[in-house]
Amino acid sequence: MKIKNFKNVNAMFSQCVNVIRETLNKNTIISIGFSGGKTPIKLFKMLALAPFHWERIHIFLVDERNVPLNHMDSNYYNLKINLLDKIHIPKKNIHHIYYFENPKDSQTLYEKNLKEFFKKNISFDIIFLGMGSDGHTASLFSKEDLNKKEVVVTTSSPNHSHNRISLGIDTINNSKRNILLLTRDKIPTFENINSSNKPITYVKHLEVFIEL
Ligand SMILES: O=C1O[C@H](COP(=O)(O)O)[C@@H](O)[C@H](O)[C@H]1O
Repeated sequence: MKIKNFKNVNAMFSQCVNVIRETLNKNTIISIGFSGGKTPIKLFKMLALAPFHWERIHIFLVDERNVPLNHMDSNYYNLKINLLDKIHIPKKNIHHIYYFENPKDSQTLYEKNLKEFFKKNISFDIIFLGMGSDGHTASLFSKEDLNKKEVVVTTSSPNHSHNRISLGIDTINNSKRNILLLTRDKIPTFENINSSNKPITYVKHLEVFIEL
């Protein structure tokens, strides 16, 4: 695990913008998976101002809540209003998780879309992960979720709202870079992480960006 400390969220998210820029410098087309929740919202706002060739960037979601796409809790909705609506990006570059009443249908379609895009090897260039204060990451909450072998999984937790659709742990671990974004409030959870077997500890080659 590599850890990088930042004096504030602006510095942390500026580094994320740099990481994307560097990845673009080395590749014609890149794939990025964004997590949901509150943490990445400021990053989305910063990215909305970045002078990228967005037609070279394919955007995916790491996880989604099983709610309509215009629901305030939808991860796609937050990505859309804070980033997608503000940039010029071809529609075909946006790979969100579709809403169906039955989350299994969302899972099937997302898995199909991932396989169509990546072909045999589903390997994101960058995944930006978050972590809940209970140590979950993406929408992987339990040991049972971590044992699921599918590319995309459906999950739920008594402590979290909505059924979920999430990249499976093997899909996350096959990413070229997994960057965990931790705001200051998550430091206490993170400090105890090594002695726990919380979902975040199952992510391989993790780079941790921490707001100190
Ligand atoms: O439910 C979720 O929680 C985590 C953390 O969310 P945050 O609001 O504390 O940033 C998030 O990374 C995950 O993608 C999300 O759906």
